[in-house]
Amino acid sequence: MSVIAPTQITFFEFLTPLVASGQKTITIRDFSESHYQPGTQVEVYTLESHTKVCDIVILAVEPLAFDDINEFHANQESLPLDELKQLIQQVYPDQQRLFMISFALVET
Ligand SMILES: CC(=O)Nc1ccn([C@H]2C[C@H](O)[C@@H](CO)O2)c(=O)n1
Repeated sequence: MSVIAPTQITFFEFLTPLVASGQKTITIRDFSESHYQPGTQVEVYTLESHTKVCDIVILAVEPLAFDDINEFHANQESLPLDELKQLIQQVYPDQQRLFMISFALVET
């Protein structure tokens, strides 16, 4: 069964300045949020107030086990590694099977 590629993504509001400035270039999501299609343009909204922040282009979607998250991912997320892993555990408790979505900011 094919899934229609989403055209929107949400981030916690406190993370959106990192996305809009181009400092954050990946996000780690579970299977339900992994259906982004490389090459597509996606609108970024805040999770809390659904305010439009910017546009990004999806570069890649790759499987990533929780235990394999390391300093590389923390750098790309623009977050300290312990903070990133804690956040992911809060959002996706007990989920090993995750996906790394790489993206680039669309400059306006
Ligand atoms: C629904 C929704 O907005 N969910 C999420 C899930 C994750 N994030 C952030 C937290 C970390 O920086 C990375 C890794 O998951 O993505 C988020 O902002 N919103």
